[in-house]
Amino acid sequence: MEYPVIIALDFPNKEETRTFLKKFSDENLFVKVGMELFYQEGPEVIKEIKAYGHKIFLDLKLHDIPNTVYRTMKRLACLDVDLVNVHAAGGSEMMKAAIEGLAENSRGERPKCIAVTQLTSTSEDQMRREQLIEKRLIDSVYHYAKLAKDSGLDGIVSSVHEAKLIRSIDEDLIIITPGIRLACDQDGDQKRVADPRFARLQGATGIVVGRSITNKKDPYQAYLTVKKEWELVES
Ligand SMILES: O=c1ccn([C@@H]2O[C@H](COP(=O)(O)O)[C@@H](O)[C@H]2O)c(=O)[nH]1
Repeated sequence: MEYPVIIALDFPNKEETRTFLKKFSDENLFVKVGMELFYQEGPEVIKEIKAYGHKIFLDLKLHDIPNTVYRTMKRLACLDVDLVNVHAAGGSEMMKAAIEGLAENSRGERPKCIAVTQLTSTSEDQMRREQLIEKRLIDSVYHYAKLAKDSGLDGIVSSVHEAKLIRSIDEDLIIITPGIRLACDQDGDQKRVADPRFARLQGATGIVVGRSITNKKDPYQAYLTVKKEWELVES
């Protein structure tokens, strides 16, 4: 499966989502549905987006006891999305349970499952103060990435800045990197950011882009700009 530019549909409801997607009439997109939209609209919005022919990353970042994650993944498997995720901090038992739940209930090929390492909104200083991890942030990300891979997950969510090191764990790991900004954009709450071109150079499999597209006057044009930057680099 191709994981190119994944657009984060961070909208409050299906009406705004529909209006946004209409601007991309003939494009086959890879979109990300996060907590905001899913908690408002539920599985119906997934059905609707699938009917438009788009691929879906359902970004609910599960982090709970193994039994709850197993049971929840059984439900998510029925939605027939392409990609789901968990927090690696939930531990290896939880990650194995996630894969088990997905595998048991998927109709065809099970959705790929990737693990969030350290959120791209986390700085090294914050990680040390608030999580009491006395390591470099890149070591923490590497540790979580290795744990996820050893637990049978298909890939990792990290910032672009850790992608190259994660790639050294396994050539085939899916590495999805949010925290993407164009030169003209503000970082906002994101702490570890990079542009699409650098993401490609660092070996990311795909990039997640939200506000750099969704907040623009012409989102379609912004999408084409991001895509061009991403595709200009030979992988
Ligand atoms: O570490 C992470 C994991 C997930 N995200 C999600 O990606 C988008 C990014 O949005 P922008 O507007 O491009 O900043 C958003 O939906 C996050 O929930 C992340 O940013 N970092």
